[in-house]
Amino acid sequence: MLIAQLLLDKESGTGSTIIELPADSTATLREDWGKSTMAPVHIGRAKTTSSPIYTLAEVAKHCTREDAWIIIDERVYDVTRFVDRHPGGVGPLVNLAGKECTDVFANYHAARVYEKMLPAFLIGEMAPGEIVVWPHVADFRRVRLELLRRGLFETDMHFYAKMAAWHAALFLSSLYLSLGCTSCTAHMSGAVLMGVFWQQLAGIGHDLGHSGVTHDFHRDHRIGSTLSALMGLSVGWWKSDHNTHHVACNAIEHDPNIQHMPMLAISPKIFSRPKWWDTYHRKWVGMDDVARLLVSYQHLFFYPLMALGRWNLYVQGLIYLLTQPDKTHYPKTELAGIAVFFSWVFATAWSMPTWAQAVSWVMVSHAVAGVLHVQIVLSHWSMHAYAGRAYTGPDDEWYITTMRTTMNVSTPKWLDFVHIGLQFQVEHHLFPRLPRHNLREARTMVKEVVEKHFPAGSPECKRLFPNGIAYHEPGFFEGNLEMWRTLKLTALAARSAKKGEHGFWQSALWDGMNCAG
Ligand code: HEM
Repeated sequence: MLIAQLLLDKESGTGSTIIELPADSTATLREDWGKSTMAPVHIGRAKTTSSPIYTLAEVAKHCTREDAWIIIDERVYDVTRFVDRHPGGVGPLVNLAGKECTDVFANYHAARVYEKMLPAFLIGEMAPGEIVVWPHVADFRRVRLELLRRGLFETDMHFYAKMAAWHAALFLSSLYLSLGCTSCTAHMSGAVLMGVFWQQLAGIGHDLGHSGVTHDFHRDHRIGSTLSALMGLSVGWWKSDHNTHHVACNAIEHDPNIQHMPMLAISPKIFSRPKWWDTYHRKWVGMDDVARLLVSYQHLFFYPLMALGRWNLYVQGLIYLLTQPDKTHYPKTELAGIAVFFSWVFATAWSMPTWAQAVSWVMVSHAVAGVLHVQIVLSHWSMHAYAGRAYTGPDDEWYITTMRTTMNVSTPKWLDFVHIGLQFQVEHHLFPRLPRHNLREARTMVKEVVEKHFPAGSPECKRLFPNGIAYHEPGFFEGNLEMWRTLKLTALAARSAKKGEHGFWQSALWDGMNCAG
């Protein structure tokens, strides 16, 4: 239906901007500052007979930080000298080095990046016939074009005006109950509201972190960094960690969002080898007695641990800002914001009449905000995890890898605000710059393409996807149960795991306890 609509019904659409699809293959629709714009597919040197021609195998040899080539729209770019300057961090580029990147690049970058930056790195063309566009990839690309045609990358600022009012109401009510009232019940209610405020604010931070609000990398970053005064988190740290997570989702050695040894492991594959090199944190990881003990009981302490998860984010953010291991923007703003945050949080706690209430206020607010951590990991932890790198062929190209490693959470529309956009994780991973309020509309289109190419229970679907389901969308509680079962199975496997050489003593946890970095 969608395909027919794309081909026949060019006038339909629900966004404010309806644009004609390009008539020829030399032009396409791209997004710039959130607006849909027609752009040439290729910018820079025209194809000539003397232009160097490469094969996939040749490009694949240039797959490291020191030697990084990528393929976009059948052209080859040597981005080695750009890796350390990349605004999206080192992780995304290194994880895609040596690969075909047309789709991932299209979904993370505005038209202006194609026009103003990419041509400087062009070194050649792909040999004819090397790049195959598989049928499902062609349909996913049509979905992107349709989103652009409907103008859905454009942010509806009314949505964020309402969000601002909602957040202000939460924050001020919390302060009123915590500071302006005298009863313990009022103080604890204030703590709960503060936790809800932080959980909700993380949704705004997430949108800004993906440049999905104003669609201006620096403006969104500056707003996010300033908000650190209200949330205490570093957007710069988050962007570095999260961008890497997006492009290397559930990759054991590369995705920081599943690297929680010695506390947690989401798959026995994580400790099936004595040790492995964690490319994000740049350290060896493996099993030792401490890790084996902790992981063996992870299903029992997972939820209580999530209630404390926010403290870990503070520590990670501070270590990141002080050591700046990746391309970092606005560190001074964030450090100042974090200082302001801790000042008002502890001043509020200090104002409580007793120590017990002060400690309870801090713990309750942080525990409530801990729901966020469950929401974050829910979309990936029970899905496929893999060793090595993806994007090597038709079975693990960009779209299939995203569907295998990511799931949605089914929820009625009126509860969308609770899930802060994380319930449409599949669409968000496919189209990270799409504003949160348009993800539900994208979901309809994505589901249609998935059901067309990978119908549930079909042999192809069973071969490629866990449990034979390509588009996984359980409810919140069902999803939690699946995740908890995954943690439990992994815990049981850990009890018989062989001891390796690296674990607790090389872990970020041990470093943190020793204030390393
Ligand atoms: C295929 C490899 C690449 C991947 C996976 C990738 C991924 C990303 C990601 C995840 C972001 C963060 C977006 C955000 O924080 O809003 C980003 C930003 C950015 N990237 Fe890349 N990138 C790649 C290659 C490149 C190349 C080759 C260039 C330039 C020639 C480039 C230029 C930029 C710029 C300018 C931004 C800032 C966002 C903006 O101004 O729109 N990237 N990239």
